[in-house]
Amino acid sequence: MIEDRVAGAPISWGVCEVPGWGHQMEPARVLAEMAGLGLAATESGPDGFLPAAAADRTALLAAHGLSPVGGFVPVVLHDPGRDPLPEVRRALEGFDMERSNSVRPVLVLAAAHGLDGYDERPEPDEAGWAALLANLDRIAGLAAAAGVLAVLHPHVGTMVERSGEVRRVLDGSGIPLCLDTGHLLIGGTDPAELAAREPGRIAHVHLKDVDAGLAEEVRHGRLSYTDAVRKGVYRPLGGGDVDIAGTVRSLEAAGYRGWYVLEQDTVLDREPGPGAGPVADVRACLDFLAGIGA
Ligand SMILES: O=C1C[C@@H](O)[C@H](O)[C@@H](O)C1=O
Repeated sequence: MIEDRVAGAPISWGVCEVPGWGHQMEPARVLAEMAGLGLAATESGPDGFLPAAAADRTALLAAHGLSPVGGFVPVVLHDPGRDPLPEVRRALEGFDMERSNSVRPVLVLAAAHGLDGYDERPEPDEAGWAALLANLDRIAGLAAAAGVLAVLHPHVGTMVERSGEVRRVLDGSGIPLCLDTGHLLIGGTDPAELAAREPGRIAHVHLKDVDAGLAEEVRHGRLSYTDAVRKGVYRPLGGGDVDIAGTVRSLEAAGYRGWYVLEQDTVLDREPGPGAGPVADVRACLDFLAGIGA
């Protein structure tokens, strides 16, 4: 059963690292709504959403009955003249080390391009790829020594987005992946097929459903990523075109015992009314998961 491995993420409440993304809800309401939904844990969200010090962060989460999962850390990895390790070390300081003997926190890395947002990115060259792949292995080692599990999150508008790029990471580094069902589909990878083919390389999961038509518009450059999110490219689980049930079932059958983070990126224009807004979508996701019997 996966119930005690289902976590939340602030992005499902519209809380995002991209400047100007939309209305940002306060932690008190987001965490209270997560707790009310019965979620076991949460990712930390962007810098500044939760307290920076690990002890304060854990105490705030514990006050809502939530465990820390770790969090999303976008870092420039493809620049041969830039060492990402100091930045990663700083990010690791915010992770909760006290729990590292029982539940390893997850460093969810994204291969940032260095500018804000996910609507455009440069094309990585060969020197950039060599740096990126080497840095992934260096960071995985650094994190492991600190009791943290590092995973690479293929993500729209980062240096690892398209299916050939995901393949290159799998072939050229040892780092496991965060299987994000939404970003992979937009980038041209079928997440259910990847889960079935490479279960040993999946160490963390972000679940979101996707409108395949809007995803195709983004993939072909006819719609920006931000506009697609505003138009609802991400759907509550069961409301889109991703084989979520098949993905979860095949991961479980292959022995996956990590987190399933409900992560349906959303943009809010204003504070939702009581009981309305993101909490309703996350509840629909939980109902869907309960219904698949995994
Ligand atoms: O893992 C993630 C973290 C978010 O804040 C990010 O923007 C989102 O797209 C995502 O998948």
